[in-house]
Amino acid sequence: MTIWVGTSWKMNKTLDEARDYARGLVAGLSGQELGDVQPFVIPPATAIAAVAGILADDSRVLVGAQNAHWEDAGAWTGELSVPQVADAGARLVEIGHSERREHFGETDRTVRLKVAATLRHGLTPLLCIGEPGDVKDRGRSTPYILEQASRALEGLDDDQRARVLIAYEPIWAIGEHGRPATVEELAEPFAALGQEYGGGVAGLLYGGSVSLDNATDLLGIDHVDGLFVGRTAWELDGYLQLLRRATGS
Ligand SMILES: O=C(CO)COP(=O)(O)O
Repeated sequence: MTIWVGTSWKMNKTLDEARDYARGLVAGLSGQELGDVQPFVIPPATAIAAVAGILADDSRVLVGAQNAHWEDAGAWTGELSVPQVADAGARLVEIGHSERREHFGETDRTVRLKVAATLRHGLTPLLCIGEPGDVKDRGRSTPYILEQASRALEGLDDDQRARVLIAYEPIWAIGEHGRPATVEELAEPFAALGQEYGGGVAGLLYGGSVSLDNATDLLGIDHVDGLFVGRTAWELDGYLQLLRRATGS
């Protein structure tokens, strides 16, 4: 079974920094046995092509985009389409991250359209779901995320679903003000996701304050097929160390 370990750089890194990271990653992985671990890197759009060009030297690392529009082309100022990010070298498209839902008007409807567009063009959607802290406080995390996932995947057939990655990223666990979810807190949501989607999608990932301290424990949770990482992997050494944790090397 594939273990996905990837990072989104969010709105970080110049082209030079992105190239340095990508070159370092190729060098750092050279000769390293990855086993079932599938690395992926999601740079800002400005760096997708450069990073994909460098990582082509290690074809084991997938490159993604942090967002893409649902239409293929047209009058959508400031947006990028799935064919455009694919043209730049992206093979994954991250969709519905909570930062996009909160700040950029991403809704269940636009998320669903983007998942469908990504599949239509043969790329892998990385669908992000996650509940705010007040929903967790009311004990409603699991129904909330199941509803989000079901709305995003509405209308897909089994073959299409099988190509989707789902990342559960509780909003209260993400970023510098977030607190990492504990293994105990994640057991129930992942049991529910596993029951609903386990085996039916490409993988179920956890994201939110993943660190070198908690990565191994998080990967040990039932139905967790991988980790989606921000800050800990923005420095290359952190990402390489996470990959080593995942491969057990
Ligand atoms: O949002 C995330 C990945 O998409 C997680 O970010 P952090 O790992 O920095 O909490």
